[in-house]
Amino acid sequence: MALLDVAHLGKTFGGLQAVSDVSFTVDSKKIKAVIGPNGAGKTTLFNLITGTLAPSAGSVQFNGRDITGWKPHRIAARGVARTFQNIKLFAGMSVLENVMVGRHVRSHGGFLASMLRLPWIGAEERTIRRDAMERLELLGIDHLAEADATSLAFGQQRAVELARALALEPELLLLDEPAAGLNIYETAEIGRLIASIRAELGITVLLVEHDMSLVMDISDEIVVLSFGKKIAEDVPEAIQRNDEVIKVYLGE
Ligand SMILES: Nc1ncnc2c1ncn2[C@@H]1O[C@H](COP(=O)(O)OP(=O)(O)OP(=O)(O)O)[C@@H](O)[C@H]1O
Repeated sequence: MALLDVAHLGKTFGGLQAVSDVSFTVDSKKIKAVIGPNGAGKTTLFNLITGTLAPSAGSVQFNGRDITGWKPHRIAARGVARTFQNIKLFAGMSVLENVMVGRHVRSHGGFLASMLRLPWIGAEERTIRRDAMERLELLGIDHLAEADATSLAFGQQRAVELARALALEPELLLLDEPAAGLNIYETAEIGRLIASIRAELGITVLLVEHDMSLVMDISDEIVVLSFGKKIAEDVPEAIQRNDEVIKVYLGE
């Protein structure tokens, strides 16, 4: 059974069909990419899957459960984490604190209780801190734990964002343009991190990305959108040879 099953998903904004009858599945422990020219509907698709937008048509199933129209926090609590095109770290907080916040969506005590330092959440807080450090170690940024998160280099901030998403202990991780704004070295590094997230933690990844070398490198399968519609879905080698895909990109 697929971990994520998107069926006939659609979203209209006024008269514009941003996503139109899009169906695909993502199997457990796979890395799948969604590509397409600007305005193809990739971010809208992500927002539909994570509950940021309500679909106009179709359904989203996660782990065999229909999550269509659920609120974002409820979908997140089920095990779907995401990162954003524009990095959204908390200023004035350390790297470690930023990652710990990610975990509080699932924790018993909640973020507010922990900020108020209620005594009964002490043990839970220690566990969250230890787990957050483990995420930082996996991503090779544990030495930056105490640094102010927003003072870091762009590539390091992306890694912090990844660590924060992992703190949710997701089964599915959605990455919206993880290489945006990164140089080629940082892009190669983020590719290695994504591959190790799948290999070491067994997390399924769905990513939207414009950097074709990264996409071709790390994806098991690729879905291609154009004007809101799915025009192809295949393994990277086949997508590179697909006439319709080539036409869409040459026309850009
Ligand atoms: N909230 C909104 N209201 C109206 N139109 C929207 C809204 N969000 C997106 N659109 C439109 O829907 C279409 C798809 O946009 P979307 O951002 O999903 O594309 P994309 O593939 O993610 O593009 P990019 O690669 O540039 O990020 C575009 O024509 C866009 O202008």
